[in-house]
Amino acid sequence: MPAMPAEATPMQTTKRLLKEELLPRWKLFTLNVVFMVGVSVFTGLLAWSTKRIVNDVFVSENVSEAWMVAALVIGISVAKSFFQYGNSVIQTVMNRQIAAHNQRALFENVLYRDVDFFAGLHPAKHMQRIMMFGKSCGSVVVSIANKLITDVLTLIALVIVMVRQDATMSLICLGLFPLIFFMVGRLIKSVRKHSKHETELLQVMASTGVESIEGIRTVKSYALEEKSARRFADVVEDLEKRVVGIAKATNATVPLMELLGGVVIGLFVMYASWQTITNGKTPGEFTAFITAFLLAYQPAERVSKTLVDIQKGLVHVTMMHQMLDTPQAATRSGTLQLDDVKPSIAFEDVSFYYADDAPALHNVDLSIQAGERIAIVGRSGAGKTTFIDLCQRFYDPTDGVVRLGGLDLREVAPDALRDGIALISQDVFLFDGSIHDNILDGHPTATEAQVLDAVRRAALEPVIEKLQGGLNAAVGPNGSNLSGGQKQRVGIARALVKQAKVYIFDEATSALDGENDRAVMEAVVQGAKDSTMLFVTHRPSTLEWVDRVLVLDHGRVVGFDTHEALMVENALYRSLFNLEMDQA
Ligand SMILES: Nc1ncnc2c1ncn2[C@@H]1O[C@H](COP(=O)(O)OP(=O)(O)OP(=O)(O)O)[C@@H](O)[C@H]1O
Repeated sequence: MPAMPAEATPMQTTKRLLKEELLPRWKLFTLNVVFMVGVSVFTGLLAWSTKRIVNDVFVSENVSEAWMVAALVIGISVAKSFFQYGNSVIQTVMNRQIAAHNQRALFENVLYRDVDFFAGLHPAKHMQRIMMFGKSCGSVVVSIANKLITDVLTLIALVIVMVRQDATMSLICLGLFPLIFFMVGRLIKSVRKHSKHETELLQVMASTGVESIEGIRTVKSYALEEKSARRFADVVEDLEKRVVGIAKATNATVPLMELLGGVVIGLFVMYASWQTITNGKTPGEFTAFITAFLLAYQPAERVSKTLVDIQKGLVHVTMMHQMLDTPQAATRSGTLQLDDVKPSIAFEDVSFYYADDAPALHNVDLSIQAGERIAIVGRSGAGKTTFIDLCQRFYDPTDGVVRLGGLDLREVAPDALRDGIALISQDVFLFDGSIHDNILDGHPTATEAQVLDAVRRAALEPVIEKLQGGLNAAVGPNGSNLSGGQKQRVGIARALVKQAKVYIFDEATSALDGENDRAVMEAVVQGAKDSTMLFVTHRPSTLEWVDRVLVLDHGRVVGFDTHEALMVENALYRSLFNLEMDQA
């Protein structure tokens, strides 16, 4: 698997995020700036207007002026609401756009990964990451480019009002800011630590839950409900601790700001009474100051909370960038097409290691002619799946070369390879849709006649006749409306309509009864005469349809001949075969 790039610092992640997400949306951002400036200017004006209310209306006891001042205050409030509304809408639009864009990018990134990327990680974990990382991306950008700027601009406007009313008191208030930033800095560190764990736990929670639901039949038949519930409860409990840890840190900003507010108001009352008595300041000036301070209080509180939230989101964004930067699958290289190639397969001294210890395939050297039907047999763990995975270039060999039609698979264009090879595995996966849609997935431009031919050859006709809706009957999520054998036949039809050069059947008829198995095998083998076919099988009945049998043992080829020859000369083959005969 390609190595993950090193983790970026929060500052590097922020810079990259703004460059990649904000810059391309500069028009939306510019409009956003207009609304942000509007919000802050009118909030400042609202604070300033209280000076006029007190001095021009109450102190002067001027009733006619009251109308003017009231109209002014209403006007300012309406304008402020308008800009606030626009600002909120843009926040949501930007947030969703960025989240959706990154969720799409991440999903695509995951789809194109090599198969080994998926080993050991539950699908629910992948989905959890995709949704969470994309969402965090949107909220971090909005927090920085909208929430933070709006609140800082509003604070500046209100500080201007404060300074204009009383510069000394304003300086005292501002002097308390370094203290807040120091304390917020400490909280940020704690949030970062908890966030990492929270992300991992959310993934574990999703996979633990989905695993039990997916395996509900096993859970019930082995009475594993209690064990499953306990495993889930453990993760939930652990998660709760982390969430509480984050909440403690995030919400610690609230009492911090409350304390600050209380201190300032207390100081201010003493200072204001002294100033009014000794220096003759007007009550209006003090009202404007205290209103500006109280109005500044909310955005200041939000700024500190937003700073902490940004850190939490940045943990996800950093992980997302790492994921996006991990080099794509090595198996995505190659440019050669397969159009005029005859599908012979050659393994030239191929070895393959999953890990450093024992090889899963050991010096495999053989060739299969175009159009040959080959069975691949061997004990469990012999290397059969690895062999067919290498044929499809799910992995590159550790040593040696795999060739299709004489071409090194590493030089063949990935799309040509996918078009040229059809895999029909034991666990057929069907998408939620009709049988017809699922068959068309094999060859989206197939004609109706080609679809019907595939249906006939896969012995699907009797199934379709019984289903309401026929070919258009819904298969349900992953074919849940069909039986195992019916699913396998839809899978076979989907592969047959593809008209591939190479067909790989991996226990593909295991769920079919003897009669249907025979019908399908006959139609499959006798159609597509030019295609090469590989059958991974434990079923002796498959052997009658093939030209040669490849016998693998501990990753080595221990026999590659006709069934008759192997029966005579190969003890392992005989034992496998006889064993199967006994079981059949
Ligand atoms: N993803 C993997 N990571 C590490 N080792 C693996 C992996 N897949 C298979 N192996 C190992 O490689 C060897 C060959 O496995 P492979 O799946 O090819 O055998 P198989 O013949 O298909 O077995 P079965 O008939 O049981 O499906 C085994 O020892 C197996 O444990």
